[in-house]
Amino acid sequence: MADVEKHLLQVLDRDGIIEDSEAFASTSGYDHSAVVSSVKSLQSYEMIIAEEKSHSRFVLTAEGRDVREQGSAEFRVHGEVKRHEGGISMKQLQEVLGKEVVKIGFPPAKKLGWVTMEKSSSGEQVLMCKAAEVQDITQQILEDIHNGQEVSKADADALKKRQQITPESWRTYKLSKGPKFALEKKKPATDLTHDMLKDGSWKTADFKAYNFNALGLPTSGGHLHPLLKVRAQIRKIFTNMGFEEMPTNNYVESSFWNFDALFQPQQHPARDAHDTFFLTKPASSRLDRQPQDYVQRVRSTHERGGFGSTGYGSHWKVSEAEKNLLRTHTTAVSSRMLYRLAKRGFKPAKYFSIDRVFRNEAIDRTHLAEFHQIEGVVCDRGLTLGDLIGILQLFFSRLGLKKLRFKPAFNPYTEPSMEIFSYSEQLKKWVEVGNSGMFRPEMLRPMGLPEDVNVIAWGLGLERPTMILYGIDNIRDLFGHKVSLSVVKKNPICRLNM
Ligand SMILES: N[C@@H](Cc1ccccc1)C(=O)O
Repeated sequence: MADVEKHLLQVLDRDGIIEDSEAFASTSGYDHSAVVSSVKSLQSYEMIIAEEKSHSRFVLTAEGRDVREQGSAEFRVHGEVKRHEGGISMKQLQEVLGKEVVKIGFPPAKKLGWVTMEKSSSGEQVLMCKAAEVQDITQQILEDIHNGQEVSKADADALKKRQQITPESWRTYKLSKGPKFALEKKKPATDLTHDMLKDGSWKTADFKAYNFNALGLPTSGGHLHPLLKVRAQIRKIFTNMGFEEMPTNNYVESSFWNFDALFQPQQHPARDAHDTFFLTKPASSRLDRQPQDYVQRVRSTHERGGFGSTGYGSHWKVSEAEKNLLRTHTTAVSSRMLYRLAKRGFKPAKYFSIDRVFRNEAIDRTHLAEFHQIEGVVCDRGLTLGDLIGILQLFFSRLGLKKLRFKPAFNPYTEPSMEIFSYSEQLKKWVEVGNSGMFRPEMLRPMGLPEDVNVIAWGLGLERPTMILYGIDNIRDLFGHKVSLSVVKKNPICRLNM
């Protein structure tokens, strides 16, 4: 390679020009591809100027080479028939030349009047020769193409159709001296060094231009998972709105705090093992360790009602409330917090949480058995549904979801309840993003919260908005044991679409 480069520079120095890189390669005994790579390199150093020339020509295919060597099929059919003065049967001809050659060659040989089918003296159908001397035009044209001679378009088209030739294109270069021409390549400096500053050589040094399009090396660690980024963003929104984070560090809950405290009936289908992961060890927690007066008020509200409610009218079982489970929603954390708030003496409060919940669900591209919930709770005197809608509008618009719609819904612990829909600009449709409502008196009064205190709350998944924001269409790529590492490594540092 170095030889090619040196030689090329010497010839340019002597002649000032190299008309054609391919001719230069063949007279000097180099591979043209080696000359081309030297040309590219010298060009990038501005040492030479290369003018590109495109060429195209036809080359023989394997079949074309075969015909050039052995003659065309019709020529071979004629040759063989000619050797048999009394004629040759089709079968015999096929045995000598092969079925394929006869199949291709017989029709044109007949059409050209070289051979015919006749009855022999013995009454058999045979092929007879009709032309003493014939010329194999096809073979001659292929020979011309092989020797680099021009052929007519009609001939070339016919051979192309018969797949005996195929077009080939390539490039050569006309070369002349560039602005930085020299007999030897001088590597430009990439960095200003201490030595260059000391000896003054920086004044005349040639510096390599910066490549501003070069990408940095991908880093192997330190990537933030998209869920962590969205969580950080949501945490900031809540904090800016004056919310305080709830302690969510207990994945295991008793049914009491997950369901009963929320006035969810003990016969509710969500309390079935098909929907909830119950623990086998330890299977239960002792309810007598919980505040007894509160437990009694929960029991009587379930059984007999109160605060304008008739209750569920059935026996409330301690054993059901004692069952341990993996919390099915972060509202279990909210119920503990609200009880604590009532106990300490009510003061207006705003709480939020973002953490993991568990449901016994079949896993598919939109469902996981373990995922994250975002929950917001506001407690104050005299709150109304208008406050709930207003706060939700503010919260979701800060998240980038500006168009909201609400649909009446049902939750055992809220009344009224509303599903929250947001218009997704990406999907061009309304998407359910959460659930909300005002906690029922049957939940709040037994805790000891004053009668004029209302609590509004909402919950949403963390995964779904993250998938929309990062264009991920399979939840399993985002979270769980099949998480896609490239999703983690390649997600943008910041998003500009909010
Ligand atoms: N806990 C509900 C969400 C919710 C929270 C608070 C109030 C109303 C609804 C769920 O899991 O879907």
